Amino acid sequence: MNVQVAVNGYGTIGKRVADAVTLQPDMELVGVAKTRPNHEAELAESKGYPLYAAIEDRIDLFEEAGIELAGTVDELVAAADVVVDACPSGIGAENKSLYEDHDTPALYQGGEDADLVDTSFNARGNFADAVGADHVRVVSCNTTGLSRLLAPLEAEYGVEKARVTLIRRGGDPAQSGRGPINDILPNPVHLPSHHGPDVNTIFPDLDIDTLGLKVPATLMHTHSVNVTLESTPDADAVAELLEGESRIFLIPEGSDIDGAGALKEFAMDRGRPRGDIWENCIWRESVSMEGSDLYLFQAIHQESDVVPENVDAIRAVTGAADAEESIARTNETVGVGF
Ligand SMILES: NC(=O)C1=CN([C@@H]2O[C@H](COP(=O)(O)OP(=O)(O)OC[C@H]3O[C@@H](n4cnc5c(N)ncnc54)[C@H](O)[C@@H]3O)[C@@H](O)[C@H]2O)C=CC1
Ligand SMILES: O=C(OP(=O)(O)O)[C@H](O)COP(=O)(O)O
Repeated sequence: MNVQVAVNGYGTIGKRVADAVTLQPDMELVGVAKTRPNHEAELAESKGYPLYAAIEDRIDLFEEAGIELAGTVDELVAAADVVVDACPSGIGAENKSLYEDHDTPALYQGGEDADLVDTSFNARGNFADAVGADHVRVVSCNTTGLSRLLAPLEAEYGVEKARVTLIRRGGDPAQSGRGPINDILPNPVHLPSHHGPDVNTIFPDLDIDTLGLKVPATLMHTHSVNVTLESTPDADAVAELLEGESRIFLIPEGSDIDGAGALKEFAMDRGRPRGDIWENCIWRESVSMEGSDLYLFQAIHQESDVVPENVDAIRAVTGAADAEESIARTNETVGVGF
């Protein structure tokens, strides 16, 4: 029988993961849980996703809005083999006991603390660590992007030290209340930002320092990367290695893609749902070697790069496939790769 998947928290990440689950030949979406009957609840209903009330006291609100409910989140979890918790940061931790009560394995997102779970997860980095685990955290968009990049570099050349400055979007496009709106904020102002330690939840021995900023942009994050390698390949060899990674897109020279705006346009022109870009986007022209130092710029679509990772994490916890099989199946069904 196909794996029965529930999604608790149907927002930016949850709605994308739900759609990706419906594309999997070995999974079924049991339903999604929402706290209130907003436009996203209507979307779930129009897609035919059974909708469950995340908060029992609010059932009446759905009835008043004319949105039919299939039950409560408790019933949703009871019917699922795996829950993907895509609630706002911190709520996943509050939900943990619900999943434990039902003995249902759960995936959490990057906003939760690493110590909430048995293991953090990145498909390219440490798929095997999550096999059979009960509580797994799919690392944040930024850490996902860094892990995908560092995994092949470490395997092929060895990483002596990575130094990354993360220029982070202030909020997602629909988050009108976030900022900054006219500033460039060191955020966090202290070193390291949480991203380096987060990468170490995937690669415990990797030496990495990270600095973060927030800027008035909503489309994507941008990473300025310097990795001191343990060998001295030339830039073409590194580019070729990265080109061979299924979740890395090397932006070709001469494509006129100069930033996140053009990348989003590119994705929309190619019919990507919601203009999503599941891949790390690395400017080929930026891939440079100075001795053993690699430099490059990559852009990360925060709303979507973790989506294929969640699908793979479902297969890891259920033992349904190994990393290679799962990544290939997810890529093919979702459409990863330009
Ligand atoms: N948006 C992003 O760029 C990324 C977010 N993440 C992480 O994913 C998680 C979710 O973030 P987003 O999808 O952006 O948040 P979001 O706010 O867009 O969506 C969260 C959804 O959960 C719902 N919700 C709130 N309380 C709930 C409850 N008790 N039960 C069920 N649903 C509840 C909200 O109404 C909303 O629909 C966070 O941990 C975040 O750090 C990870 C990567 C990127
Ligand atoms: O986890 C993210 O970024 P982060 O890795 O910089 O914390 C996502 O972009 C969500 O960030 P947010 O918690 O600032 O919305």
